[in-house]
Amino acid sequence: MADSLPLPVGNVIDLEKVRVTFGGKNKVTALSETSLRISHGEFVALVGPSGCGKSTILKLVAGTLAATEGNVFVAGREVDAESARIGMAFQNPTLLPWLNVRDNVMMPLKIVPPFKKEFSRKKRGEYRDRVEASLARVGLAGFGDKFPWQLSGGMQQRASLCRALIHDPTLLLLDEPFGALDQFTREELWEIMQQLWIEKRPTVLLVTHDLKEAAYLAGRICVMQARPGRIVDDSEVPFARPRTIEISFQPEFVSLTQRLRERIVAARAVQEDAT
Ligand SMILES: Nc1ncnc2c1ncn2[C@@H]1O[C@H](COP(=O)(O)OP(=O)(O)OP(=O)(O)O)[C@@H](O)[C@H]1O
Repeated sequence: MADSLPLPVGNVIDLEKVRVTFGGKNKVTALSETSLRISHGEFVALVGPSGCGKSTILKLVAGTLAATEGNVFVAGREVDAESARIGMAFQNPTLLPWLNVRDNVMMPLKIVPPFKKEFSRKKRGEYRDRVEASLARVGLAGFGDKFPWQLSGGMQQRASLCRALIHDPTLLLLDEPFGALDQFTREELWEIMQQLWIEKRPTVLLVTHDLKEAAYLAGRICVMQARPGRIVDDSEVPFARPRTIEISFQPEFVSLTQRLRERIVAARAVQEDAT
């Protein structure tokens, strides 16, 4: 099912020998000689010890940080704010407290082309229906009039996912969006995320510390190492979709997460030796 949607050929993300350094005298090399290609419709997870450069990669792709050396292409163009339609979700739901849930979710339709030019005309009709359908899709039917502070953390995160996807982004950047949730809410949202990905097939780049999450959601997992930050392992996740929580108890799944864990433990050891 997931493979049946026709997808454009080519890469959505193409990092070519990228280097990022911060600071003056006490320079930190956040990323060194990093190359990463992600094609249309892929779901890639970045994992690795703290400080290895995962968020730096997300910022490069989002266009909020410039590479010190190397090239960053998004959707075939050198990265800039207009180069691709991007959706983002973070560990903190970042909903605007003065707007109700409906208006929060509708925000990208107000500011992102081509939706924004018809916003005034469609905000009470087509766009509103689109938001209501999206809220219903994540179990928030009837919550559009509530304000963020009237929702639980898990409900706010569901609304954030709706906001990240409402404008059908080509590229979805997720920075630990399920990290602050309890295990059961997290697993429920993995299931929703997987279904949304199967239905719409955005290209997804997910940063996570949770190896089970990476192996459940991603088709490819890149392990990073710090000092300097780089990708040291890039492997396919072989499990068929749709995946269920039950597969996470199967020996192949457990051995994959164990192998990733060992890779990260080794990466941390190298990191500690370098300090
Ligand atoms: N603005 C900045 N100025 C100086 N150093 C920075 C800056 N941003 C990041 N760094 C450094 O770059 C390195 C990579 O940081 P980054 O946030 O990408 O790591 P990360 O893998 O996302 O970490 P975590 O898992 O803890 O979120 C770290 O050593 C960090 O201290």
